[in-house]
Amino acid sequence: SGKRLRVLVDMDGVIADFEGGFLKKYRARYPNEPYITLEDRRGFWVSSQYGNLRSDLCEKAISIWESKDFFIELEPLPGGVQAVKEMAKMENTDVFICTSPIKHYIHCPGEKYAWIEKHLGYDFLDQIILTRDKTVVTGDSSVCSKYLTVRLIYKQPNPSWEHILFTACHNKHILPSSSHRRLLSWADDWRGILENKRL
Ligand SMILES: Cc1cn([C@H]2C=C[C@@H](COP(=O)(O)O)O2)c(=O)[nH]c1=O
Repeated sequence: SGKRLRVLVDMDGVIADFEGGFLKKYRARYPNEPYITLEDRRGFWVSSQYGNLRSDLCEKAISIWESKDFFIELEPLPGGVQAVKEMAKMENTDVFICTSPIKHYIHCPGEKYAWIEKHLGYDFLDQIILTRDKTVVTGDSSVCSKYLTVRLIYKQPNPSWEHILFTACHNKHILPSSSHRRLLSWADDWRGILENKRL
């Protein structure tokens, strides 16, 4: 047991397969254009890496996740839904899905809500936080795949939560500082990390 924990779990790249869903739909829509394999992905921003490959590919990449059904059709990442359901049932533990919507708001927010109802159930709709700046959200742990130098990107340089880097194709080569916890996948010891936090 121990103290009450609030865990913020990201969506894209943590419980929903943004990268895999993107590559599949990009190749289907632009079959003759160059693409970047998941193994070759580097850096959080897909749009930047595609733009570096060829300048017009940046907006082609963006057009994929701005399209209808992109977010709702993302496959769950292995073990993510199960882990979140289990986490939410733990005593003294609150779980929120803390995710950043894109600014093209026609499809994304609604489809993120629909995805959560579809995979986590109707009651989980109470646990959704949409924000472009996660440092404004109070929590103990934040499981997110974006390797962020918080000071540079967000308003609040010292977020309340400890960032737990969730391994994704684009960040697995980063050697974060020894103090920066990393979850290799949902098969990794996420329970141990939370219990350690509770002490
Ligand atoms: C990879 C990538 C993602 N996005 C948008 C799409 C979904 C959100 C996910 O942000 P997160 O919640 O993972 O911090 O960022 C972009 O806007 N550009 C990109 O290159």
